[in-house]
Amino acid sequence: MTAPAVVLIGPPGAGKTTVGRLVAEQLDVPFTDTDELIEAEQQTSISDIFVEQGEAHFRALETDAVARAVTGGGVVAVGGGAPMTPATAQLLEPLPVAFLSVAISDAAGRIGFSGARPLLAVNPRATWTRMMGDRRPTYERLATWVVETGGRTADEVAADVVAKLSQS
Ligand SMILES: Nc1ncnc2c1ncn2[C@@H]1O[C@H](COP(=O)(O)OP(=O)(O)O)[C@@H](O)[C@H]1O
Ligand SMILES: O=C(O)C1=C[C@@H](OP(=O)(O)O)[C@@H](O)[C@H](O)C1
Ligand SMILES: [Mg+2]
Repeated sequence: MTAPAVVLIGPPGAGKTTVGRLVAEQLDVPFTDTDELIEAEQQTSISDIFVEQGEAHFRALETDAVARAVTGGGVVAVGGGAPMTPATAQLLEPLPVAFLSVAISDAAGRIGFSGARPLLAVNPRATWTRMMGDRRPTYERLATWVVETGGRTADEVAADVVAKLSQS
């Protein structure tokens, strides 16, 4: 097992998938997004897994995907809800973790709350805000670094993550 360079956590729209890919490119290490891993392995979309098999099944797949992804030594982006599953949080606790922080105004502008994120399909702004309230303490507890993403491009956020890693 090789520890990951960094694991990115944070709410939907924080930029985990986008920034994670950029950080991995800069470090020249592999990138794994656990949602992409699940979709590739299950041969279906996250939305369809939620609809057809339910969130509990998705969370079990996610815990398994995170467990495998963090052994690969590269950069790992997880889904926004991953740290809320206790077994997944336990996997993340000893690892270098960057919490990408974002306000609702920026997140809404970035993701437009389309159907790709099933938990945000109904009343997205209120749901996002409630989710963030529930999740923020867990994100902060697991974070080695908190990286503010508001008003910054994904490239700027990625450069900040790389700088934080190089200083540690
Ligand atoms: N810092 C940023 N500024 C503007 N747009 C961004 C930024 N980071 C990501 N995005 C865009 O926001 C959308 C959601 O990003 P994504 O990486 O999927 O977020 P997450 O994985 O955290 O839900 C994408 O269209 C992406 O290009
Ligand atoms: O917040 C959540 O619970 C989820 C976030 C999504 O990932 P992103 O945070 O990358 O959008 C995806 O894992 C799934 O739709 C559930
Ligand atoms: Mg993502």
